[in-house]
Amino acid sequence: MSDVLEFAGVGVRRGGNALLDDIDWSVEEGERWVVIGPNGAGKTTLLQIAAARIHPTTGVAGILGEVLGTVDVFDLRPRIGLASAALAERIPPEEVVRDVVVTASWAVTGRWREEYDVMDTGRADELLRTMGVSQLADRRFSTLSEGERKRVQIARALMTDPELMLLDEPAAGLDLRGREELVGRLSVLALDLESPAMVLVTHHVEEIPPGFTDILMLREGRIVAAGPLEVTLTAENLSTTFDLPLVVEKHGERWLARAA
Ligand SMILES: Nc1ncnc2c1ncn2[C@@H]1O[C@H](COP(=O)(O)OP(=O)(O)OP(=O)(O)O)[C@@H](O)[C@H]1O
Repeated sequence: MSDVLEFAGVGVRRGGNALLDDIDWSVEEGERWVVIGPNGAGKTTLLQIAAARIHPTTGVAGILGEVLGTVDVFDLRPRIGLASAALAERIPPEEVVRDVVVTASWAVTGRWREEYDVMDTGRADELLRTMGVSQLADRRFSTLSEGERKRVQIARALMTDPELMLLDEPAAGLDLRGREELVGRLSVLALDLESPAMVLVTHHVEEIPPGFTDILMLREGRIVAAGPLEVTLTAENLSTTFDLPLVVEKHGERWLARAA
């Protein structure tokens, strides 16, 4: 299995409810996927499987050439960069920003961490620079604005040089300027051939960064449509996904949607 993600008939059930049902999905190297859908559609659940944080109830989830359930997830997780609100909530408020980034690698290197300290700190600083927040390296995480926190989380997710990058609603809670700056940064990452495969969860087509290639549209735990953005992100598919008549437009490299 050489795909980054290869899901076949994946389902997740909790308390008699199907959170995900019969998901067939494949993500190849170099692809950048958007996962879109309304509240409760199952997006975060899907990402949790891709992050090897939960197992499917049914079906087979292939991740980075391994089959979930037959592999030690502690070997798999360091190969995956994850930025999510749930993860951010676990960051101690007193933690200094540079450490928020660098500890992603300590989790991987474990007992070797003393030897890797200088290299790790250098890489953390470089990633903070890439995300445009190097001036915040010595600040406490709790003192950052929401937009600054999001960028630090993305730097952290990149710290281990992952083969797969998962971003759960990276623009949620940002003001217009913050959103646009983040979309710009993510676009630079998406267009960089050296970047890992990426999956970005969002509610809004306006948040799709240029350079993203494909879209998975989810509703009530099932796939409405999946494939290349240009042909899949249609008014019809988006209307079905959100159960509302919608108009979709593309302006330059950006997408817009509104009620029909
Ligand atoms: N442990 C659980 N037990 C029962 N239901 C659950 C559990 N976890 C999630 N759900 C339900 O599963 C559905 C999908 O949740 P999920 O968080 O994956 O959706 P989402 O698309 O990410 O939603 P949002 O856009 O609101 O973040 C929701 O209706 C949620 O209430």
